Amino acid sequence: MGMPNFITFEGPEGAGKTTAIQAILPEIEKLSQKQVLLTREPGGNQMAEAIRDLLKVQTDPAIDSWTEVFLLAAARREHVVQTILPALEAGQVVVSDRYLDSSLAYQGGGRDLGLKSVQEINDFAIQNPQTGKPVLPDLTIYFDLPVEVGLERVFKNRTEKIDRLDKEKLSFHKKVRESYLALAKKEPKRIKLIDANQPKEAVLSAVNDVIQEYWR
Ligand SMILES: Nc1ncnc2c1ncn2[C@@H]1O[C@H](COP(=O)(O)OP(=O)(O)OP(=O)(O)O)[C@@H](O)[C@H]1O
Ligand SMILES: Cc1cn([C@H]2C[C@H](O)[C@@H](COP(=O)(O)O)O2)c(=O)[nH]c1=O
Repeated sequence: MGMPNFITFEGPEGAGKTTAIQAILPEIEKLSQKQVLLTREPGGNQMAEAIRDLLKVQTDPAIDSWTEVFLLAAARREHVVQTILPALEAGQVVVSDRYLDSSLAYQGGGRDLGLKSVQEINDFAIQNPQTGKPVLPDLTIYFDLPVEVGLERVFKNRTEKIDRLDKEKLSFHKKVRESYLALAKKEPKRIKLIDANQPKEAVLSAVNDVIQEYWR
């Protein structure tokens, strides 16, 4: 297995990605012996973070689903060009809390727009301007859990940060999870599924196992 330079973490709401990333980062630094850039989507630089704020605005009527896709893809383009590629080119490891799979699962699946169309729009966002090739993660760690469990964590623990997408219907979140599971099934080499419905220590140990395997 090759050493992953671009690692993404994915999952439904409240899956515990952010908690686990913080804990595992020193181990990635140790194993890779490289500088590790921690970033997130939507976000990762000034413009993309501004788009993240925009995406939280609750409008009436609600934002059109394609507008949501385009805004996320615009944020991703900025993220790829201004943040991810320069770090990879400087020999760093990039760890991102969400990336392209989030759009496939949330917009393609959750919003019923279809994976193919959402992928096609994102093809523009993730293209390396120098090589023309797509910038794709080497390794994706997918945190799987029943959406009710994740949402309960979100609503119980961080009421001040509940956003527009957290408040979507249960059926939306279920479609997001189903799409993630389908992606993991389709790409088992890249996407490593871990059971996120366990205590934090057990989740971290599962993430650690995946990471260790890559640097063995
Ligand atoms: N394994 C776990 N068991 C119980 N609670 C957890 C676990 N992991 C994280 N939490 C708690 O659940 C909440 C959500 O965790 P976290 O922010 O890490 O998830 P996330 O996947 O980044 O969520 P989101 O994508 O919705 O921002 C936090 O309050 C966190 O402390
Ligand atoms: C990248 C991306 C994100 N989303 C959604 C998923 C979450 O609800 C928020 C991000 O915030 P969090 O702190 O990671 O929970 O945005 C999306 O719908 N599509 C995307 O491509």
